[in-house]
Amino acid sequence: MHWTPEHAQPLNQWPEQHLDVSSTTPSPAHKLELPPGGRQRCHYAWAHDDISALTASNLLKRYAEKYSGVLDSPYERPTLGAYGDAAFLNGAKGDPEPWPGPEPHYPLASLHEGLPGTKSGSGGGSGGLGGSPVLAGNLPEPLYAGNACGGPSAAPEYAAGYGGGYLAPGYCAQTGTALPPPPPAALLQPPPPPGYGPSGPLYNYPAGGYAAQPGNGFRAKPPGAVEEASGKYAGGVPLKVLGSPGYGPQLESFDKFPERAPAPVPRGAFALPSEEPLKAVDPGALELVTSKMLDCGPPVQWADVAGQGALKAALEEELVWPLLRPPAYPGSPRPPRTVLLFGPRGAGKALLGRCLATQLGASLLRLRAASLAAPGAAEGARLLQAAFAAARCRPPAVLLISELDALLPAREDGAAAAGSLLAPLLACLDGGCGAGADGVLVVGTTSRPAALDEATRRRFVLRFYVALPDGAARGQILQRALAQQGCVLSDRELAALVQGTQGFSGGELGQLCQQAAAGAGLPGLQRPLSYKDLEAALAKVGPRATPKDLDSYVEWDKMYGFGH
Ligand SMILES: Nc1ncnc2c1ncn2[C@@H]1O[C@H](COP(=O)(O)OP(=O)(O)OP(=O)(O)O)[C@@H](O)[C@H]1O
Ligand SMILES: [Mg+2]
Repeated sequence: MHWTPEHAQPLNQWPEQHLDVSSTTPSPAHKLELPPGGRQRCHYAWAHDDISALTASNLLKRYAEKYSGVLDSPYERPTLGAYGDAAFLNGAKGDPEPWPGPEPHYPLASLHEGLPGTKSGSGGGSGGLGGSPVLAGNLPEPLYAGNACGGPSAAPEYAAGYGGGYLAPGYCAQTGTALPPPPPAALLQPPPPPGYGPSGPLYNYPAGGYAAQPGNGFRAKPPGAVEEASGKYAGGVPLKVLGSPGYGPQLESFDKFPERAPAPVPRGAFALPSEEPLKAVDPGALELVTSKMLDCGPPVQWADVAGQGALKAALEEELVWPLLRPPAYPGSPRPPRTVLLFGPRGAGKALLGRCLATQLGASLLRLRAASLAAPGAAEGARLLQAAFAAARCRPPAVLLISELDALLPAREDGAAAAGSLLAPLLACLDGGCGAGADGVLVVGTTSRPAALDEATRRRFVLRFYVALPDGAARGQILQRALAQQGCVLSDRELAALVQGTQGFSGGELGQLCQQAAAGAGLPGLQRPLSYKDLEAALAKVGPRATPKDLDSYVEWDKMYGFGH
């Protein structure tokens, strides 16, 4: 500390420039701006000529500590006034007293000691961060408590709300001294369901369906899912297992399957039956419809549908998950209750409808629109209403109405519209027959989406294009169908067959195999089906959908489809 004559200048003559805190010696440029009248009471430490360098350095150290503590603290800072600047201004030499102030301060030394993972010692109590009254409401425990990584168990010091919603389970508290940084974006996403593994060559859906959310009442696995571990169409599955129990030669037709066990009534949003009583439903029709429509076929897992990866993902995300999961908060948008699947004949629309029922753990009621229209409008309307009511009586239920367009003659044609089932259909879709009830999903399918009038189209909230199977999917469908006939093709033959069946739907591929068997005189002939039989069948069975048809589906999808 050096005293130079310039220090003898009166304070009020010092020009206002800056305060050089690196030195305890004021420069002549230093000027103290003080309110009039307050000046004589104010003495800066360096204004005392008897201050020692050691004292000055101690002072600086303390100030630095104090303010670094203020700047470090992650919560709202008190105003500087709260830190006892009065004492600072009083210029008490050496300042041996604790910093006075209106509020008790958080001891700087224990600033991080309240955090889990640090040795709190005596500072881990109320003086530490965890015990801070400011933080008590903000830094909670659920994330860190009992973490699976064996992290420190000081979690209760955190209050609920601190990242409680976004840290993935298992996110470990860091043992460092600072609050953990926000988790990486990947952790903010819900974990993908099993089966979405990026490595799978196919879509690789989990064979057993998806686990129900706890408490929503949906079963963890739909009935019959046990055998699905063998995979069927799952990626990387050996070819011989493609003949699944559901489709294997030992099971000739879906009709022969024992009735599916009635679905338990789940408590989830999809399953809650509406309070509204069923009105004006003919009990006879209800009985008839239920017995005729209830599909008791084997469950259909995602892996049973060859190809269609993007569509399956979209159906699952847009439909299955929202229906299975309870609403996130009161007033959440209601999950969709109607979906339209459109595409060429035999593309797998009905198969996907059945799959949806399996995934939802729902009863499946199937209705062919053409058969409804046949007995006349009045009878058809009665049956249609009964079908919706039957679905509503068995929540959760999927009501699959195929060939929807058969119900809907062009609207411009007044006479036809009057005799059609359009009006009853719209009424039912609007909830008049229970379609709007919780626990009922209506799946409409059509190969003529352009025939749907606007009103009907709009009633189907989701509209998905079910395209023809690609080469890989055709290969799988063929292999399974041929395996049922005891036919195993070489890789080259199969590749040639896949090539030769471009534009075939899944249904047409099945017909091809049947035709090959019929042409070869099987099953009377005691030899396995050969490639030659299939080649011969190819001359008789061809794809029905023309390139023009396919273009029109794509166009309709662009205009009205949901895209996927
Ligand atoms: N992607 C697929 N994977 C496995 N099988 C399929 C697939 N697509 C169609 N099939 C089979 O083809 C046959 C016809 O399928 P489905 O009845 O679902 O077609 P669709 O689109 O409803 O036809 P339609 O328009 O005539 O009603 C069924 O046996 C079905 O199992
Ligand atoms: Mg169909």
